Amino acid sequence: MKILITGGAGYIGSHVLKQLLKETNNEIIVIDNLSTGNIEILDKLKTIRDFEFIKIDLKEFEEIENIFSTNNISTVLHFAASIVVYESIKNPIKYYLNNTNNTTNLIKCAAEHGVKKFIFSSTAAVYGNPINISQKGIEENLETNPINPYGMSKLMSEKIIQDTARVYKDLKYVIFRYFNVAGADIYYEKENLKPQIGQSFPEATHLIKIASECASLKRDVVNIFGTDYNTYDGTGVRDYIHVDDLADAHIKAIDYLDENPSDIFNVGYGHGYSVKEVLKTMKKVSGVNIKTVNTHRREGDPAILISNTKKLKSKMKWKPKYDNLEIICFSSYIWEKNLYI
Ligand SMILES: NC(=O)c1ccc[n+]([C@@H]2O[C@H](COP(=O)([O-])OP(=O)(O)OC[C@H]3O[C@@H](n4cnc5c(N)ncnc54)[C@H](O)[C@@H]3O)[C@@H](O)[C@H]2O)c1
Ligand SMILES: O=c1ccn([C@@H]2O[C@H](COP(=O)(O)OP(=O)(O)O[C@H]3O[C@H](CO)[C@@H](O)[C@H](O)[C@H]3O)[C@@H](O)[C@H]2O)c(=O)[nH]1
Repeated sequence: MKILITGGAGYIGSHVLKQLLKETNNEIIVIDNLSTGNIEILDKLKTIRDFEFIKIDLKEFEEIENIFSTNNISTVLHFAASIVVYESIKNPIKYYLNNTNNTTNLIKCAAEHGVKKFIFSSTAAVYGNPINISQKGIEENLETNPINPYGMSKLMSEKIIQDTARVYKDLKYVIFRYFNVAGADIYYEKENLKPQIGQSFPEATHLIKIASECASLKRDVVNIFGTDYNTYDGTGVRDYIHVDDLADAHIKAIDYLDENPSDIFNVGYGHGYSVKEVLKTMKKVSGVNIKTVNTHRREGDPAILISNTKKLKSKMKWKPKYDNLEIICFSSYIWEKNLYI
């Protein structure tokens, strides 16, 4: 029985792939169109053990179907997507096609070819801009109300997966709503942190990636998008989770579905940091002064997103190891500093 990973050459998919290669014996097929993914990362991971890589776009429905009919796929981990919130506002059709349409075809193939487990990368963006969240953070049963096409494209995908699984009784799903994923592979060589993989797409827009580029002297300034939010220092607050802890939740989800029903889980740490706190931490761990420019809010950005992850911890026995902003920033910085040098 094989595991199919879509978007396995991307940032999160490659970290999950690494853990699967190290911790399981399953045969793995990675599919990716390399639009933001990195083939060199796949080559590195092949040194752990071999897996099949097929360069293909998910929109090639017939060829995707053919992959299912010629392989005995039991589990699908679906990461491939377009992921930039503000781009989704400018180009919503790209997001509905790449995220919602392609997920619809993928779940159709999975259901019709007897796939048992479907693990889907959703997002905190499905919650929109929740204003009345308690100190407990956002729980999974909070009303969903996306405020941008990216969040809506993922919420629609969630519904399509749920509706399909209602009909195809053998197909179970885990929907993970990730909060802000950051950091790079925790891998120590002679006691020095030396990530083997990390976020390598040069046009990435994430705050910690951009701050790492600045600390690595590849970029001059970090723009702070909005200083007038209703938060303790006026800047946006997010729940940053280390990518290896997120990857671990995926490994747990595969076994979880053997004995448990389909479900939706938040993945975060349950506390948030402001943009200013992130930049201060990056400065501390890198020792580099990071220049900032205060600018206007970025369209589509909510003020605060903080998870409640009690459900994931209690049901899947998930225990995060890197719940520490300094570790997240340092691993991201070390990766960035050594990237393409
Ligand atoms: N990074 C975050 O903070 C975050 C937060 C919430 C949810 N997510 C979700 O996690 C998933 C992975 O995100 P990421 O940060 O690794 O992004 P990424 O851009 O690094 O990875 C996406 C991968 O999918 C591939 N891909 C995209 N469209 C494709 C298509 N049509 N056919 C084949 N391959 C395609 C890309 O080449 C890339 O390798 C996405 O579904 C994203 O929505 C990410
Ligand atoms: O150069 C920058 C980049 C970001 N920010 C701010 O930093 C925070 C985090 O932004 P970013 O790292 O771009 O992440 P989000 O826009 O929160 O979106 C990420 O996190 C979401 C889940 O919370 C996912 O759904 C998305 O895919 C993922 O890109 C926000 O307040 C931004 O306004 C800046 O001030 N300057």
